Amino acid sequence: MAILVTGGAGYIGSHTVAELLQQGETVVVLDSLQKGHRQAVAGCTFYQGNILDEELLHKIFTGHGIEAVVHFAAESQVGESVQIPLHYYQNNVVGTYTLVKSMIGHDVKKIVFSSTAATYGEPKQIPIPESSDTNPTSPYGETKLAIEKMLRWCDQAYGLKSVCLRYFNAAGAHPDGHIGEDHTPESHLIPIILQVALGQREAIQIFGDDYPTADGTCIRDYIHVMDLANAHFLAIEYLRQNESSSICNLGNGKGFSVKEVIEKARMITGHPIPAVVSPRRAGDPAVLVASSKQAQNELGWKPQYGQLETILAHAWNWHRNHPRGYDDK
Ligand SMILES: NC(=O)c1ccc[n+]([C@@H]2O[C@H](COP(=O)([O-])OP(=O)(O)OC[C@H]3O[C@@H](n4cnc5c(N)ncnc54)[C@H](O)[C@@H]3O)[C@@H](O)[C@H]2O)c1
Ligand SMILES: O=c1ccn([C@@H]2O[C@H](COP(=O)(O)OP(=O)(O)O[C@H]3O[C@H](CO)[C@H](O)[C@H](O)[C@H]3O)[C@@H](O)[C@H]2O)c(=O)[nH]1
Repeated sequence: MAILVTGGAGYIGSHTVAELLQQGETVVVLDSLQKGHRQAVAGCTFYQGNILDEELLHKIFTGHGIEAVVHFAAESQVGESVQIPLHYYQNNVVGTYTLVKSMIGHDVKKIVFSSTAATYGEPKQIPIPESSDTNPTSPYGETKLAIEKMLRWCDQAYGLKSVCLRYFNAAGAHPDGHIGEDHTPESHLIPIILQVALGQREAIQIFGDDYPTADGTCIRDYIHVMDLANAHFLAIEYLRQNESSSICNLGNGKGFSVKEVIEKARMITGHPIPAVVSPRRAGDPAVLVASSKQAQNELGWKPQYGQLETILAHAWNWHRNHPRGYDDK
C-alpha cells in the first residue's frame, strides 16, 4: 500500500516525503508545481497535476493501492488571501472537496490534513489549546477551518478518518542539507532574514514594533520542518491504529519575538543583519504559541529539534549552500 502526498514538492511536503521514505513507506506525490520544485522529490512516483483534476485522481487511486492521503496542496499566504479570496476558496476548499470526494469514491478512508494556527485568529489564551475559539482573521484561515469542518462531517457520514495538524511557524531545513525552503516570492520571516545575511536584501523589515509584547514585536512559535514531517508519519500510524479522527496543534510551546529571531540569526550567521521598523502587516496576531500536549499524548509526538538555534542553523546551512534555492542545482 502507498501513501499519496499532495503538495509533496512544496516546502513541508518534500520534507515529509523524505521522512515517510525513511520510515519505509511507499509514496506517490501529486503536485502541480505551481509553487513546488520537482528537484525536491526523489525516491517515489511523481505526478505533475492538480487536485482539482478528477480524472487524474481517478487514475492515481486506481493505479496505486493508496492507503492514506497526506494533503499539503494549498495556497497559503495570509496577505495574498485577503486580496484574492475566491482563488483561495477555489484551490483550497474546492480542491480539497474534489480530493475527498475521489477518496470516498475509491474507498480511501484516511487523511492527514495541513491545517494552521491561522484558524484561531486572535487567541484569548496562550499557549493555545485545540479547544480555543476559532475566529480566523483571513480568508486563508477561513478556508482551512472550512476544510476541517468538512472533514468532521465526512467522518460522520462516510467514516473518513482525519488528523488535522494545525502547524504554527514552520522553519528550518533537512539536517543533511539536501532540501530546504524555497518560496517565490518569499514571505516568511526566517528565510527573508537569511537573504539579508546572504547580501540579497539590504535589510529585514520588522512589521510593527507597537504590539503588546515585551519588545513590541510579534511573537511566534517556530517549529522545525522535520519535527512537522515526523508528526505526519505518527498521524498515519494513529489512523492505522485508531478508528477516530483528531485535531492537533504542532509547535514547541515557546514564543520568540521578531527582534529575538533577528538577534539569534545575527549570532548564527555572523552578519549584522540590518533591520528597519515598518508598519504592521494586516492580519498579524500579536502572539501565537501552541500547546502541543494533544499531539504528544495522542500521536506520541516529541519534537527533536526544539531549539531556535538549531532551526536557524539548519535553515542557514540550506540557504548558504543554495543561495538561489533549487535553481542552483
Ligand atoms: N509554511 C508554514 O509555516 C505553514 C504553516 C501552517 C500551515 N501550512 C500549510 O502547510 C501546507 C504546506 O505549506 P508549505 O509552506 O510547504 O507550502 P508550499 O507552497 O511550499 O507547498 C504547497 C505545494 O502544493 C502545491 N499545490 C498548490 N495547489 C495545488 C493544487 N491545486 N494541486 C496540486 N498541487 C498544488 C504547490 O505547487 C506546492 O508544491 C499548506 O497547506 C499550508 O497551508 C504551512
Ligand atoms: O519580512 C518580514 C516577514 C515577517 N515578519 C513578521 O514575522 C512574523 C512571522 O511571519 P511569517 O510570515 O514568517 O509567518 P506567519 O506567522 O505570518 O504565518 C505562518 O503561520 C501562520 C499561522 O500562524 C500561517 O499558517 C501561515 O501559513 C504561516 O506562513 C510575523 O509577526 C510577521 O509580521 C516581519 O516582521 N518581517
